[in-house]
Amino acid sequence: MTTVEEVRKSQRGHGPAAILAIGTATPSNPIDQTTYPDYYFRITNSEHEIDLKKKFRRLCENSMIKKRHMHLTEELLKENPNMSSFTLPSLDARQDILAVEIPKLANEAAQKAIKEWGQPISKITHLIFCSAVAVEMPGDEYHLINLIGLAPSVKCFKIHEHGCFAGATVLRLAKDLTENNAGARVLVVCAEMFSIVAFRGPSPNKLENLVGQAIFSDGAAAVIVGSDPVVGVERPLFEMVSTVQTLIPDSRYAIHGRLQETGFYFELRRDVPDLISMNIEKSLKEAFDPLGISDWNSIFWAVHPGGAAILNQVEKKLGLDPMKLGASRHVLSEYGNMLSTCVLFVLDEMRRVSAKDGLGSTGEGLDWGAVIGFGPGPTIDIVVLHSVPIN
Ligand SMILES: CC(=O)CC(=O)SCCNC(=O)CCNC(=O)[C@H](O)C(C)(C)COP(=O)(O)OP(=O)(O)OC[C@H]1O[C@@H](n2cnc3c(N)ncnc32)[C@H](O)[C@@H]1OP(=O)(O)O
Repeated sequence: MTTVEEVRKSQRGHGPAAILAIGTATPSNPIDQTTYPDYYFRITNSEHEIDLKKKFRRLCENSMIKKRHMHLTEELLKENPNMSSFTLPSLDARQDILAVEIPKLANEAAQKAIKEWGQPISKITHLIFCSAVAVEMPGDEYHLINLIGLAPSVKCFKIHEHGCFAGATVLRLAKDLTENNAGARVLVVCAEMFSIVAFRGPSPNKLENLVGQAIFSDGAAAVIVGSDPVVGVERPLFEMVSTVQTLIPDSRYAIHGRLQETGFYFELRRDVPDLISMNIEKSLKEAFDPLGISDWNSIFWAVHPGGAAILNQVEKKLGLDPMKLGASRHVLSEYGNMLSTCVLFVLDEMRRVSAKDGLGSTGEGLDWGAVIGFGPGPTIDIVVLHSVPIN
């Protein structure tokens, strides 16, 4: 007679979960950060706010962002003028756009990941869809199942309103799913459209809004995750080894967002970079003590590029060599802060540069590394990675 333990054993995967492919997508409308202050104050009819514009220009200059992508265009704003205001209701218009555009962008990223993976769609057993801007039920995940042609039996999870740390959360969930379900192949898709959900004009009393308008942007990223890759058929990029999640106490409103009639509103306290950098080492020790690793320059880093000040302070606090956060800085510079999708863009950048520069592994030639997400809570979410040799 078969025992429950025998059934459980046969249900589980053997090896560690691995990222098998990565795809990314951005809207086609690029924003040049040097000309954005003029553009932003003109399209929001705020040219008279001279001091505010000066401050915004400084924020943009110090952001270390060269370019961002937004679905929002001047034409779209003319059709929906309330989106330019700080106070007028605009939620219905925003949701109408998101309901159509988020699945499209998510599908573009998913198709690229599936193409790289190279396996039949019928092998995808689970879908994790993640967005801070999802608006319907069933919604984006339902559209994605149809757009991609996934089986109706695909097991679906929706991660909503986690903010930026969700880029690590979705990897953690995919790891647990694949390691506990033999043969599982999880399609993870993150899609964010800050420009549609949270664009608004400036307000003299709300400087944190200006910070958000200077750094946030739109993008989508997808990965395929599975354990026990089929040798010679599937090519792992990174193995996922362990995970740690920590809530920083007593700072609930440091990073805070709420959906309002006027769109999504972010509060970002000035001490966010301090909070993250002061608390990150405790989480890193929890993650890396079991591996006997304490030299932070001996690992590779895929840190959420939440803002220039955050990367600078993390680098300083941990004594990191200047190039250690190179992949995160590249994503910040070329794309801005695309919330949950960012760390997946960083992994994509890292494996590409590692291959291009002839380094020995997908993790800049090093063995061990980490994806580090952070966001509301404030929460620090870490996935410990092991790189894969590049042939
Ligand atoms: C959404 C999620 O879930 C997760 C996330 O990613 S949350 C986003 C996390 N990111 C942040 O919090 C941004 C962190 N900050 C930064 O990276 C940098 O401060 C920045 C790029 C925004 C600006 O660079 P900087 O060198 O600080 O510019 P600086 O010239 O000092 O600041 C310009 C002005 O903005 C103000 N300012 C900066 N951050 C502010 C904030 N959060 N709120 C209000 N004002 C702020 C400064 O005090 C300064 O004002 P004064 O002229 O009156 O002094």
